[in-house]
Amino acid sequence: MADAPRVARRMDLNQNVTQNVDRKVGEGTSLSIESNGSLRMSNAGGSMAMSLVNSSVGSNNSRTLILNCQGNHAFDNASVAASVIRGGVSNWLSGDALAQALTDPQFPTIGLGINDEWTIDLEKLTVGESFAQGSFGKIDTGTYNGEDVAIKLLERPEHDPERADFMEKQFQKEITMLATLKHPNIVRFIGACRKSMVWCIVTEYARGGSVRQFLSSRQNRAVPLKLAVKQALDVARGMEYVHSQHLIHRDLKSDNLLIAADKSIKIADFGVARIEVLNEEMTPETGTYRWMAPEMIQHRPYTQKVDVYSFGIVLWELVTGLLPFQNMTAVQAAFNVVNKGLRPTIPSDCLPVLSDIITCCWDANSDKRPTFSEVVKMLEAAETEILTNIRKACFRCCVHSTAAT
Ligand SMILES: Nc1ncnc2c1ncn2[C@@H]1O[C@H](COP(=O)(O)OP(=O)(O)OP(=O)(O)O)[C@@H](O)[C@H]1O
Repeated sequence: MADAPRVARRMDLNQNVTQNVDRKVGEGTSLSIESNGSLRMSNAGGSMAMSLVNSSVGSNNSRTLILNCQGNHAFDNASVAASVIRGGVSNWLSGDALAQALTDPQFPTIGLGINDEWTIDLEKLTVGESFAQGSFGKIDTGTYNGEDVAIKLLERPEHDPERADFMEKQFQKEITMLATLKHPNIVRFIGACRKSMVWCIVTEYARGGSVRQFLSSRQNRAVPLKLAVKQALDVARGMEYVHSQHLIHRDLKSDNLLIAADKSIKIADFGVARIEVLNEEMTPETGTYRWMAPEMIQHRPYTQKVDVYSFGIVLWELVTGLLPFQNMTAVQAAFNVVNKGLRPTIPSDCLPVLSDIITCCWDANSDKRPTFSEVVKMLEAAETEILTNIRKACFRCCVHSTAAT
């Protein structure tokens, strides 16, 4: 892949420019604010470094930014235009052709390596309609052995070995994680399949869609408290289990929380999860800024506590029904989280026990954030308090109506 030309541009870091940069890179691209105040964005195919000449990001003055793009810039490369890129998908094959390539017996199945026992029997699989788009491919409904399933289809970018290699690693990682994790609040892995042109991951189908879709459909109305706490408890229990396996999810957000037919929450998208390595500086090649802990945005060493931070944002979403930092672009949100300690506003009528959990989960100091085991206990106490209040309110209501008759 030929290197894109070096580009140096000078621009004002006012709101419009930040929005342009944000739109250009998209939420799927990773960003880090370095300790010297510079901003680094990268995706699977390249990176872009920006230095803040005047790094007083908090000031109202218009600031000057030098944008310095270098490396194998995915957006400038013709072969990438025809393949799947993180943050947007442009398929080499049409959706139908991809599904056909998967099920056509003339294309042989290649083993899954260490996860070979998870290879699905393609004769038991039927592929239905596409219903969602992920960063690396599309998601179809289908059935496997008669059970409703979600099929994540990934196309191997034929003419881009570097990208194919990257995607292959992500694919292997996701199936290894999914095969390891067995918990009622983790999306159930059914199997996977690898062919030369197409890969697929089959999981149970969560028919309620994602929590983000659920919140959007409620048009920004808060989730009833009892349900919000029940959903939060499901997530916290699932994450307690993920952490007990020494894993970090790294992209916990409402889009990755699915609602099953029985209304329970299933944590999904382990494509960027990884094994916890204590005290290692981990690269922030993942995550979504609105939910991302400051240490991860800043490319500092991080631990499992980044998931606790993201959980704090998710709990806030459930309590308010809103998208975090909705009047800001993702990049603006990241700047403000890091440089101004900004967090979403907790409504004044929020139950104190819940606002306490939210605030300690998104503490800037990761050591002060609770573990998920502690979060589960706090939420159980909140659930008891809410149920007691509901019972008391019902009792008062009954007494009043009896007295009135
Ligand atoms: N098993 C499932 N059941 C129902 N919906 C699903 C399932 N898996 C994924 N989805 C839907 O597809 C969307 C994208 O899936 P997923 O997050 O796995 O893809 P991705 O490529 O990893 O995307 P991203 O990295 O942007 O989160 C989810 O937000 C959800 O709405």
